[in-house]
Amino acid sequence: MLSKLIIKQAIRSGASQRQALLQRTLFTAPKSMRFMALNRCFSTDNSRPQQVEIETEMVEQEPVISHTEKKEFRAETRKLLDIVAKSIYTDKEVFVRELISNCSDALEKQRYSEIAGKATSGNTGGLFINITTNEKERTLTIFDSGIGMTRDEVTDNLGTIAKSGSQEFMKNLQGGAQVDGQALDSIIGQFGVGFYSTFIVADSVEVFTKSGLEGGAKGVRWVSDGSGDYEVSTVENLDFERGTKIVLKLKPESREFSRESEVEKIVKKFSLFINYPIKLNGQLVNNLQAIWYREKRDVTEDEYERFFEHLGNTKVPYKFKLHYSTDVPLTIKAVFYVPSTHQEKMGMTQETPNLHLYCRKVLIKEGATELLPSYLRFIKGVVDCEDLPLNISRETYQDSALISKLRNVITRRVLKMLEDEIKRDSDRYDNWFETFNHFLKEGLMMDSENKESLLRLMRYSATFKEKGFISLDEYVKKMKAGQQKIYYVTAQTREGAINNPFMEPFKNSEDAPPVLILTNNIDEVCFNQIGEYKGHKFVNIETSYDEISKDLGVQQPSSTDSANSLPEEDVTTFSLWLKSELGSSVGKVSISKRLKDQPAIIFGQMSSSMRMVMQMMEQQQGSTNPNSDMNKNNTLEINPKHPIIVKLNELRKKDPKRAGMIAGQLMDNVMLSTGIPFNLHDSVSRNFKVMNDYLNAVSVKKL
Ligand SMILES: Nc1ncnc2c1ncn2[C@@H]1O[C@H](COP(=O)(O)OP(=O)(O)OP(=O)(O)O)[C@@H](O)[C@H]1O
Repeated sequence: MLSKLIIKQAIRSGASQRQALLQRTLFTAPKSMRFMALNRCFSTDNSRPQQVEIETEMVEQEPVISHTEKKEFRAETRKLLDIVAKSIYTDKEVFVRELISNCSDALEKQRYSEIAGKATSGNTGGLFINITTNEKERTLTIFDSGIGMTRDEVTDNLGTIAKSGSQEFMKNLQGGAQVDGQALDSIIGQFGVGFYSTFIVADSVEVFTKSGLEGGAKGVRWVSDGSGDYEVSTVENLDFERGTKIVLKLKPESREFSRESEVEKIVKKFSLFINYPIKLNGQLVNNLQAIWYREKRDVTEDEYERFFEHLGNTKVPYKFKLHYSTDVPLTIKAVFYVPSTHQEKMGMTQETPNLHLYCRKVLIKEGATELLPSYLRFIKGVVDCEDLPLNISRETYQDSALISKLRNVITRRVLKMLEDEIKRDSDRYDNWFETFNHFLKEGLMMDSENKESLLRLMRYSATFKEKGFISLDEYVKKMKAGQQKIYYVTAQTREGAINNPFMEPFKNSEDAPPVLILTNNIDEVCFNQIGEYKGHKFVNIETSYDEISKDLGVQQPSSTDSANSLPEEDVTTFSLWLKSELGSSVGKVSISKRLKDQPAIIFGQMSSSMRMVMQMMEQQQGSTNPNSDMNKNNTLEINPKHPIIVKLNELRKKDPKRAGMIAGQLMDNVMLSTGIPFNLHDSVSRNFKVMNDYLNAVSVKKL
């Protein structure tokens, strides 16, 4: 079974059939091949016979096979050990993880055997792991009071590369009764190679062990320098009653592993959540529990908080959490936290992913970016996947399709958690949204698969709610009978939005459609990309009258007094004159059907906020005249009943030069009130001229 798995995994990871077979042979060699195998298979001679073209008549013949012999592969043990010890793992430090995992398995087997009545607890002082470092001697010793090994087991398990006693233990259990329902879940070892990682750092490895199952069995000593053979002997007077003690004489270049601080760091990194107490030179190292392995109801709030503190390295409490477990498509046990603040808020560096991948409580990958899309990088927590298709080094996994399934499941679940929080306490959610909205908006732009749930998480200001946010569903509920579109206005502040000249028709009537107020440019970018919500198109109110007229209903002009209106016969001439005065900044002048108090509005293909975004981008790219193309197709919509327009038309006839100056100033003011970027320098000097002119006119009159 294992061999088939290895072949499949090897082929999936890009190995050729031959290489795959080679790997299979490496890891499933029969017992008799202990410490030897595969010498020939490692031959680097890939040369093939040269092809010679010979003209010959092909006659089909049955091949004649004779002298068949069945042989076992041979391997050079030293090379094999070298490969196992040095090529599988990328980091030296993983040997600590491997040894602790073995201790944990041995303790777990002992626990199981005690519950099953196959062993007694004895006088060992409980189930624990003790690590001692000795810098002077350059040694690292690791002891566990677990099940230990008999002499035969030592030869079987430590004398056979790729033989996992732990897997065998699991297999035997599967047929038998399950005790406590947990023993099967907690065994870590599966490949039968981890132990040999000790030879990456050690010149010699000495194992003392005594089985807990064979009452009174003698102790066993196993020793090897990893060069191809080992010694086994019987020992008496061991200083422990049951368990296994492994002493590593470290290589000079690996002396750092005899330093307490270094070992502590590694234990905390990989093995902090191992079930059993780990003491390092007498001090307890792992005082946190793998709460994700426990039932929700058994975990106290204090434990959740402590775990979050550990993950986030912060005292700022988290906002929401989700304790989650499922068996489909993979067995996942997870705890997710949503923090209440983030670093990006202060314009500091990007949040670093803080979601860690574990397999049976052993760390596989810190900050595993593949588990969630990057817009959810603020999520902290742990995902433990028992049946993760790990590769042999436990540093990564094999099946990318499965990982992407896992990512989809987790993403959906995290988004659902946020939705649940809205149902639980919408004000609390809104408060959180204010700080974290840009992450979700980033998601809206990137994650089309989860667009619907992201849209449900969005919050906006709206004209019908003075304070606080509304959801898009709330907007839809407030829509007027027959209203087709969702209207929005963009501005820096709510006040700015309400005073936007385009708001005029939306403010003058009770029956006018509600308007969403967007104070963040990214919102409009999102709306442009999404296009609609529940069949209602998003429309910026800075648009032509035709686009909004249906939903606005019949608008009553403020005055019907034609004496105060632009004369019918002047409309065309005035419009043409205005257009020529304003030059390239206006493409068309039209007469407004919607304005009452404002003299004019301006709109184009791009809204004011999009122009701002474009201007910023162009400036960043070094453009010296960023607005050059954006104004070409602007429409200036003038209010024919506004006194400024009426009087400007009169002035045009008497004093076209002065009228031209006022027209320029009118245009600047219209751009300013809508928030459209314009040439401030030209505008200010024109403004001074107008002021000067006005002051002259006033003083002449007075005189
Ligand atoms: N401290 C220990 N106590 C008891 N048995 C042990 C101990 N360490 C190792 N063994 C035995 O030796 C076997 C081989 O260990 P090794 O670390 O090479 O592989 P593994 O743990 O089975 O698998 P993996 O390579 O996935 O870690 C184990 O399966 C176990 O039976």
